[in-house]
Amino acid sequence: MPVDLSPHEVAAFRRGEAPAPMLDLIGLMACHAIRAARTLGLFDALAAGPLTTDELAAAVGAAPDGLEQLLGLLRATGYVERHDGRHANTPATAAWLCSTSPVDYGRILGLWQAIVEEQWDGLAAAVRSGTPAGGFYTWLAARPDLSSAFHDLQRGLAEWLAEEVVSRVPLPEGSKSLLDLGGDHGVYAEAFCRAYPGLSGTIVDGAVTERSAGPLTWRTADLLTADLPGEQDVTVLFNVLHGFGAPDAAALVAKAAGTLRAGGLLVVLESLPCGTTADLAFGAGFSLNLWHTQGGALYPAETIRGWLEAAGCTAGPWQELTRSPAHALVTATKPADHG
Ligand SMILES: C[S@@+](CC[C@H](N)C(=O)[O-])C[C@H]1O[C@@H](n2cnc3c(N)ncnc32)[C@H](O)[C@@H]1O
Repeated sequence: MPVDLSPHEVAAFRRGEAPAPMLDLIGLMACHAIRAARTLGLFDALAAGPLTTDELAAAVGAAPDGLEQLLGLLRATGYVERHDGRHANTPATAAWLCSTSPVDYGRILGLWQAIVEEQWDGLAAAVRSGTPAGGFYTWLAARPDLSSAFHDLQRGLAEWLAEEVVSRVPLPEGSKSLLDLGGDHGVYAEAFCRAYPGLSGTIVDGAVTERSAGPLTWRTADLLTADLPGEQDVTVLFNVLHGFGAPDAAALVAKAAGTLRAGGLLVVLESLPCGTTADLAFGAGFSLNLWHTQGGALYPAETIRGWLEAAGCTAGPWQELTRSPAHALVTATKPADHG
């Protein structure tokens, strides 16, 4: 957690009287301290109750002097606290950094640390030339632990959002077929199939194993070059467009529209650059990462609407999700007389 600055300190940083990059340096140090703490099992050891340094050292198998230093930084950055000589997790740590936390943000932090440390190498050259490094999914596939963290993150987010997404997207009556482009885990397709008995889902994704389970079938293919099935009642593009450069994203929307029967629905779910100050700052970093590692970006809502309309669809209003205001969806209909 960022250090808790007094208004006087914030003003000094803002006026340039204190070096603002020092705050980012502290954040960088904190990231590494969290990684070390998690490798040691420190937060999980404290989850059972407050411990002295010696007790904690024995519990995690560490030398007390180094541990004391690590605890010093974790305390300064808001991850542990000390009362009467005993260390305890702060509420933020209990909520996000223990293996029993509802969301294990430490795993997400580890994934992002690796992305930034390895994939952002060459950022200046890419910005200078205007040519992103790309290769994100190849890089990811070669790192099984990070790949699991990435796909588990997608799955976890989908499990959190699927119920709301299904409730916001009424399917045409009698819908039988749903195509989930870049659908990975298939959680959204599964949620739609549960809500609409008689519906079957096909998930097309470059990083899946081909298989079938109940009403779902997974196909491995590149979205840009694959022959996709046609006459679909519903086709969804969830968190996919941001991974493509604008011309390819627009072409993918047109290709997705081409999979629909007349009157079918095309649904897009995306992160939009909006939300709290923290959401906006993260979104800016996420978008830079998308550009550099995939040639993509977080696109404005109106840009995506333009692609839907250029593909001959009639788009409804964007709906911001209550569960995650940084995500929004738009539903577009392929007119009965189109194509
Ligand atoms: C950010 S994930 C989103 C997964 C899922 N739709 C969701 O919302 O949870 C993007 C997915 O698109 C897939 N993908 C990206 N580029 C692709 C391509 N060119 N062809 C096929 N799949 C691709 C990735 O493998 C990944 O599973």
